[in-house]
Amino acid sequence: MSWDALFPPAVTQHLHTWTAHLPPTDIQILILLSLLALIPFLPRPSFLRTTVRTTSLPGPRNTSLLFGLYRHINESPDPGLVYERWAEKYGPAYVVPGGFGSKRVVICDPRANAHFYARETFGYVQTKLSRVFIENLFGRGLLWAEGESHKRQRKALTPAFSNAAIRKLTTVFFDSAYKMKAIWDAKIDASTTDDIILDVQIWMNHISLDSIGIAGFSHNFGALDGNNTPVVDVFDSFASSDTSFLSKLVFFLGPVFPMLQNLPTKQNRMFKRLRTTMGGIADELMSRDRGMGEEEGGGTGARKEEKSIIGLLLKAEDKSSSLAMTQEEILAQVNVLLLAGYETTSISLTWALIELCRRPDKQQRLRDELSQFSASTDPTWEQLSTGLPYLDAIVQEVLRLHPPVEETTRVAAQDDIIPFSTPFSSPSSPSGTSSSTSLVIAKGTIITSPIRALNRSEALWGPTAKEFVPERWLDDMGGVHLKAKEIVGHRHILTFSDGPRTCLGKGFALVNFKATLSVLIRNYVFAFPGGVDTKIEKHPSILPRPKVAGEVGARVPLRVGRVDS
Ligand code: HEM
Repeated sequence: MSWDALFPPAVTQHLHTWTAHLPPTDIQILILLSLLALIPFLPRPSFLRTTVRTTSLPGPRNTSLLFGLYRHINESPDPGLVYERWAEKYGPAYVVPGGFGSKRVVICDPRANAHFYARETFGYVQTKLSRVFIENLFGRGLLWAEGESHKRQRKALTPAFSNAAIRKLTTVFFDSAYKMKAIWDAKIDASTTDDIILDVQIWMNHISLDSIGIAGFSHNFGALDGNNTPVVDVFDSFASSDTSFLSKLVFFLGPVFPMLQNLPTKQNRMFKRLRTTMGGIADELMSRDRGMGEEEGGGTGARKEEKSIIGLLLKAEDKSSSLAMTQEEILAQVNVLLLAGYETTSISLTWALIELCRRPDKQQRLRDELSQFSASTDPTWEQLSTGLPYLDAIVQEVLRLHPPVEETTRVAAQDDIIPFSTPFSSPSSPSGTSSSTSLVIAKGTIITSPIRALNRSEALWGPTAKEFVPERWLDDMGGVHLKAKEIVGHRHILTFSDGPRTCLGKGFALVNFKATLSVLIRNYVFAFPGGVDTKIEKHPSILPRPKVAGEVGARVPLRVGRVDS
C-alpha cells in the first residue's frame, strides 16, 4: 500500500522522507494510523451531535497535519512562554490545533480558570488519552476516578493529610535529611578537597522516595542507602528519556488515538514495569500491615495509626464502611501517592538548589534566616509553616516559576458557559469579530489551563514575572502583584491546581520541601561548577526535569561544600 493513495503530494513527500528511516514495524503502524486518521473526517452519527456549539475563537495556524501544534508546544524549551505569547496575540481564550483536525481551547484568564477548576470531576473530566495514560501508569485509583467515585476515594484518604497528621511526620522528613547529610559528610571527609561534586537530582530523587515511603507507608525503600531495589531502579530510569520516533508519534497522536498508549514503546514498557513492580510493593505493604493488625489483635501496628496513609487504606478494605474501596482502587492509591509525591517533590527540590546556585546572595540570606537554629535543634512544624518567611518565600517562588505539572487538560462532560474577567475576541459574529466575557463550551470540547503560563505571566505578575524574586512573597516588597491576586489557587499560583482535584499532598509536600531544604542550606554551600550562568535545559521524563546543558541524562552536578569550610 502506498501513502500516495491516502494523502495529497505535499504530505506524502514528508511521509516518504520519514519512512525511509523507519523499520517495517513502524511503517505498518504508520499505515494503520493513516487509516485511523480518516475517522475524524467521517460524518458523526446524530446521537453524538450536540445542539450547542463552542464559541468560535481565534488561534495560531496549523502547521502539521500529523502533530498539529502540540509538538511545537511540547518541544519548546518553555511551553508556558508559547501559551503566553499566543494569549498576547489572540486574547485570553484561543484555539490550538492538534493532529488530524483535533483542537483544544486554551483559557488564560484567572476567572475562567477558577470556574474551570471548580467544576473538575463532574463538569470537566480527564480526556480519553489521560485516562489510558493514568490507568497504565497508576491503575484505576484517585487520579483516574471522576464524580462521586472520586469524592468517595478522596474522602477516605483526606485524614492522612490533615495538619495534625502532617505535623507528626515532620520528624520523618528531618530524619531522611540527616541521613543524607551523614552520607554527604562522609563523602566530603573522604575527599582530598573541601568540596565535592554531586549530581543533586539523583539525591533529591532518593530522599523524596525514602521520605514518602517511610512517612506514608512505614516502608524504607533504602534509596539513600544505595539499595538497588526494583522500585528504586524503575524510578531512577524515568529520568532517562525515550526519544524514538515511535514514542514521539504515540505521544503526539495520543490525543487523537488514546489507545496508542498501549503500543510497546520504550516508555510504555517502562510504565508497565513500574506498574508490575509497584503492584508487588503495594501488595507486600498491605499484607505486611494486615498481618500485623491480625497478629496483634487488630488494634496495633498500622491500625493504631489509623490516620496514616497505610492505616486509612487498610480501613478502606472494610466492605461495610461507606468509604470502602475495591482492592484495585487501594493498590492504585499506593501507586498514585508514591509517584505523585516522589516525582513532584524531587523536581521542586532540585529546582530550589538550581535557583539558589544562580543567586548566591539569596542562598546566603536563607542561611542567615536559618542560623537561629543550633546544630541540635530543628524548626518545628509551626515554624516551618509560618515562622520562617524567607524559607517560605523561596519555596513559594520555586513552585511559582517551576510548576512540575505544567498544564491541566480536560474534556467538557457537559455543555457549559465559562465566565471571563477580561473580554476575549470571537470571529463568529455575523458582523465580524466581537468581544465577549462568556465562553460557550459544548460537551466534548477539550480545554487546557496553562498552569506554567499563568504562574509566569507578565500580565499577571508584572515585569519580573520570569525572574526568581522570592522577595515578592514578603511584605517588604508589597506582596504579590495585584493582578496575580485574581488567581484562586494556593496563594495565587496554580502549581497544586485547584478545586476538587487540587493536590491532596500539598501540606505534606510543603513541609517536606521546607524541612529538607532547611537542613541542606544550614549545612552546605551549593554552587555550579561552571559558574552562576550555567545553562539549564529541559529533560523530558514523566514530568519535565531540569538538567545542566550538555550533561547526558537528567544530571544536575553541583559543587557541595560544608558551610564552615
Ligand atoms: C511539590 C510537590 C507537589 C506538587 C507541585 C503537586 C502537584 C499536584 C497537581 C498539579 C495535582 C493535580 C493533578 C491533576 O489534576 O491532574 C496533584 C494531585 C495530587 N497530588 Fe500532588 N503535588 C505535589 C506533591 C504531592 C505529594 C507529596 C503527594 C502525596 C504524598 C501528592 C498527592 C497527590 C494526589 C493524591 C493527587 C490527586 C488528587 C485528586 O485527584 O483528587 N502530591 N498534585
